[in-house]
Amino acid sequence: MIRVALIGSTGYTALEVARLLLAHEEAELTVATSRADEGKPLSEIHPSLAGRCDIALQPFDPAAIAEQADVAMCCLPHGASAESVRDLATAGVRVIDFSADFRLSSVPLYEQWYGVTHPWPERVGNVVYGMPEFFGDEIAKADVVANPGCYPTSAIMPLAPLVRAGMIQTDDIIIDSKSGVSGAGRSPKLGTLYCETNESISAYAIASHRHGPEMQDLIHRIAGKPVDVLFTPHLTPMDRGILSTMYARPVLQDNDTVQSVTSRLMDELRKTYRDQPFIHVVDHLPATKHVVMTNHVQMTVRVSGPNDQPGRVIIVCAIDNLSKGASGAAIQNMNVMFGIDQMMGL
Ligand SMILES: NC(=O)C1=CN([C@@H]2O[C@H](COP(=O)(O)OP(=O)(O)OC[C@H]3O[C@@H](n4cnc5c(N)ncnc54)[C@H](OP(=O)(O)O)[C@@H]3O)[C@@H](O)[C@H]2O)C=CC1
Ligand SMILES: CC(=O)N[C@@H](CCC(=O)OP(=O)(O)O)C(=O)O
Repeated sequence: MIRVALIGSTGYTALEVARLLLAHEEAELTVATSRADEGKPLSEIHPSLAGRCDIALQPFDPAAIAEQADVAMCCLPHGASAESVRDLATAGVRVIDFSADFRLSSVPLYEQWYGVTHPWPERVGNVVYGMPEFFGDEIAKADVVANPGCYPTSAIMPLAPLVRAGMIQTDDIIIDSKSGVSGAGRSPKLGTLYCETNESISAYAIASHRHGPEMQDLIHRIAGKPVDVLFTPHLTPMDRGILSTMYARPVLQDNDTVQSVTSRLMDELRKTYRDQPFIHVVDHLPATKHVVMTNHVQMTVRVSGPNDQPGRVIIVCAIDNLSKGASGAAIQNMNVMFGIDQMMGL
């Protein structure tokens, strides 16, 4: 059995990892840490685990964790995570970091967007991005994996293959995303109170969300071309799920029609993800209801155009923020790191 430590186990992503591990045939939870709730059973913090996962919460002690676990899932906020990741990796534990602390390719880019000095700068740009669909071989060998951001997953998966194939223009990509409230985590905040979110949808962080640079950075790395994206996130009154609607201009060929562009882009996505069990290029319009509580991604393409003259490409992609956007992806990464079926437990 793969022994798993959960760091920051009182949050939402940690609960989702614990829930998924209950059904995993080759991995088990052996350690759960908390700063504030040391000594309590994990099931007291997450009552849905009662009678199924009652291990006692421990303080964060990398040397002790190294004795008890093969891999640590670090479910801490960005800024706070990097130091724990460094200490765990130094103690010999393989780490999957849920935060953004090792996702970007350079220290200046990280410090510009996260506003803190990185405690392990030599590893920034030197940690594999945990998207097995593109980086599986590196993940299999990695000591540290940077689990992808939730919004970036929904944007990178459809956009990167189309940019790589030269099928959409790179300078005018608009990403409009809606997230369930669990995306903001379990720590109480004014903006996620029931009366602030119920029966309401709101945009936030216009032209300034830290996931914009993550999307640009990763599409560049995967596609080999720089892109310019304009990203707007919205908070929606659902527990979980992300729907991203993306707009781009197609690179046209002679005599293109709406139908020919649509088919070419759908075929490219289908070819890219032919052997990827979690990624589905579908004919219908994806909805969060089609993917929540699963690690699956659904995407499709439409093309606008009066009189059959192709206008904008419109891409719709749905994921579960807590699953393929966080904990499901982490289990998939763990499976790849330990050489077992990537779908196990998912
Ligand atoms: N929610 C989502 O959909 C997604 C989240 N992520 C990322 O995953 C990570 C965890 O997210 P999520 O579970 O939602 O967050 P939560 O706020 O639900 O939980 C985070 C946990 O981290 C611990 N913690 C909080 N602050 C600190 C600190 N300063 N130092 C050490 N520990 C701290 C707390 O545990 P305690 O107080 O018990 O120590 C807390 O329970 C974050 O980096 C987030 O950005 C990524 C993708 C999607
Ligand atoms: C709805 C909501 O607030 N979502 C969070 C993003 C989710 C998240 O946890 O960010 P990472 O994927 O980078 O870890 C936000 O906008 O900051």
